[in-house]
Order: sequence, then structure tokens, then C-alpha cells
Amino acid sequence: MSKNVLVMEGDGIGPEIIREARKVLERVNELDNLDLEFTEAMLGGRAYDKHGHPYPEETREKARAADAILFGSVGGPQWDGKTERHLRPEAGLLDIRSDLDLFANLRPAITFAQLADASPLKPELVAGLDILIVRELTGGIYFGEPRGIRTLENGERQGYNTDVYSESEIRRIGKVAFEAAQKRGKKVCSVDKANVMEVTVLWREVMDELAKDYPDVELTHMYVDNAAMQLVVNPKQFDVIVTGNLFGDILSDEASMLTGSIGMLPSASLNEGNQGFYEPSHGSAPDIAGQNIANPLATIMSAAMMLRYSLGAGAAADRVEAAVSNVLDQGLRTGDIMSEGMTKVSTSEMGDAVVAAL
Ligand SMILES: NC(=O)c1ccc[n+]([C@@H]2O[C@H](COP(=O)([O-])OP(=O)(O)OC[C@H]3O[C@@H](n4cnc5c(N)ncnc54)[C@H](O)[C@@H]3O)[C@@H](O)[C@H]2O)c1
Ligand SMILES: CC(C)[C@H](C(=O)O)[C@@H](O)C(=O)O
Ligand SMILES: [Mg+2]
Repeated sequence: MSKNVLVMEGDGIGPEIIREARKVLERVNELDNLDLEFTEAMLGGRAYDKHGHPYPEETREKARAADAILFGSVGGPQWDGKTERHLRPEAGLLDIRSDLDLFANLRPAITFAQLADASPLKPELVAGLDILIVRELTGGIYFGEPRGIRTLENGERQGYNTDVYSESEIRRIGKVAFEAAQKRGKKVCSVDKANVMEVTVLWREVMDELAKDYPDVELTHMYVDNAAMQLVVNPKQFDVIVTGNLFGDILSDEASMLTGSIGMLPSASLNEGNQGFYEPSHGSAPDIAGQNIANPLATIMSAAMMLRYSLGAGAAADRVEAAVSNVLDQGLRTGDIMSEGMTKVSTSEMGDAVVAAL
């Protein structure tokens, strides 16, 4: 039976990186007879400009019907601060995550041997690194109510957000982390701020309870400020990191630099069914948009995650990841991962090289 892949470019570099990932998917579709069908929809700032909403009704319908979604990135200065909160490009992304209940955001930070010298960290600290960040994506301070900006009695304005997690939300993301660890290095580090915030006191308690169901996995806890430091001091101590929405957002950008570039960090956002949403962890990079210089590999590797997690095509996913490694072996580098003696290529040249390596 055919599988429906919804493709959404988004804003900024979105169209450029999605074009390359789609080429790769179309090629493995032919090579492995995957029977993938592609449809398109809009999400983000350009969707707002065209339809008056960053997550238009038509996109909602297509998204609900899709087996998997490939997405670029949203946002840009032209939309910043211009519209009401729910009409911002970023709100479109938060809406679709919530609408499809994509609570489990998997962000693997893997340092390819060929790129150990592209990280600002010493190569010996990052060579062989393989961390999985499991970020809760549909709760916490991103979605908690009440939120807003109010005027106090003294006339001063006050901004406020609410960080909330229920036990069931903590348990379901914890299970994802423990089950992932069982298949990898058998270690989970839960990152919180339980020395200050009640919401993470409960987070820690629930993780401890859950750990009893996974005696083969070692659970440790770490405060987020220390975790931010440990990621640059000794990143290889980590196997799976599980954390809430905001801490996961920040730590995953930090971890991306261990791999050489934010352009190397893919992601999968999954719900309790098999449906998944696949996007690079980076943003729309307005500073380099339209120049054909962005690194498309995070998006291509997100497409590989899609093949593995939502399309039942693990062999095709392995093939894409091997092709990425192959182009790095050839010495091809976009500007963000460029180093001495390597060959600098554009976004589309990098995509073409991955297709050829398939
Ligand atoms: N998931 C998403 O759609 C997402 C994620 C983060 C930020 N954003 C949005 O993107 C816009 C820009 O945000 P930002 O500048 O804070 O973060 P960003 O990730 O877009 O860019 C940060 C830096 O990384 C570089 N960069 C990002 N992706 C790259 C790639 N593939 N290749 C080479 N370099 C790359 C950029 O050029 C920039 O210097 C904002 O509107 C923000 O809200 C969207
Ligand atoms: C654009 C923004 C809403 C988003 C987030 O904060 O989750 C982004 O930073 C990400 O990491 O996917
Ligand atoms: Mg982010």
C-alpha cells in the first residue's frame, strides 16, 4: 500500500534544504520500490501571508491524513513581532506539534568521524560521540496556561508563562527515553531544575518510579545548568538525555555544535501512533536564505529518520545515512562544516552528491 508523505518547505532556507531532502527520498523511493506518494502544504510565515494563518485548515487536513511529514523551518524577521502571538510562524509549528500530539522529539547528536575537526571542541572530546536527546515537545512552559502580558496595579507591565507537567506527560516521554536507552548504551540522564522548580521535582520523582520498570537501564539526574556545562566538558558521558520542552530546545542547539554544525542535527517528532514529523533542529537561517549555501544534511538525515520510524523502510534509512557518510568521505563540505583541504560545495551540490552516492 502506498504511503503518503506530506512535504512542507516553510520559510527562509526551508525551500532550499527541503528540495535536497526530497530528491533523496524520491531516489530511494525508486531504488527500493517504497511506493511513496508526495503531497505539499504550507506552514509558517509564507502560509500566513497566503492564507492568513500559519497553520491553515487545508494544511491541518493534509497533516492529519499523512503517514509522515517532512518539514523545513519557519520564521523570519519580516514576521517578528508583527502579528498576534497565534499568528506568528512559530505558532504554526507549535500548533501542528500539539494538533498531532507529537510529544516525543528525538534529536540525535552524532559526530561523524570525518567531522571531528569541524566542532569548536577538541576532536578527541567529540570523536565517536553518539547522544540521543529526548525532548518533551507538547507540554511544559511552551504551552502552559496562564500566559501573557498583563498590567499590574502600579501600571507596570508584567510578562508571565507557566511551566506545567502532569505525571502522565512525564511518564510517556520517560518511557520513550528508557526504551531508546535499552537499544543503545543503557543509560538515561534526566535533566531538570529540581533544586528550584516544583514542576521538575515531580519530573524527577516520576523518572525514579519509571526506572524501576527498566532495571537494565541506569538512570541519573542532572541539573540543567550543570548539564549545559558537562555537554562541553565531557559530552561522551551521555547516552540518552531526557528533558522538558524548553531545556531540550536549548541543550539540543548546544549539542549540535559537538557534531560540527547546527546543520548536522536532524530530528523526529513522534506521537503514540506511527505518524511522525521530521525536520532539522535548526531554524530558517534568514541570514543565509536564498544563497544556496545552507547545509541540507540535517534535513536529509531527518528524511532517513522518517524512513526508519514512520515508513517501515529501515534499509533505505541505512542507505541514506551511508550516502551522507560517503559524501563526507569524499571531502565535500558546505560552508558551516568546511575545514582545510576539503571541497566547498553548495546546498544543491551537496544534495546531488548524496543522491549520486545512493
Ligand atoms: N524548527 C524551526 O522551524 C525553527 C527552529 C529554530 C528557529 N526557528 C526560527 O528561525 C528564525 C531564525 O532563528 P535563529 O537565527 O535563532 O536560528 P537558526 O537556527 O535559523 O540560525 C542560527 C545560525 O545557524 C545558522 N544555520 C542554521 N541552519 C543552518 C544550515 N542548515 N546550514 C548552515 N547554517 C545554518 C544560521 O545561518 C545562523 O547563523 C527565527 O524566526 C526562529 O524563530 C525555527
Ligand atoms: C521555532 C521554535 C518554535 C522551535 C522550538 O522552540 O521548539 C525551534 O527552536 C525548535 O527547536 O524546533
Ligand atoms: Mg530550537
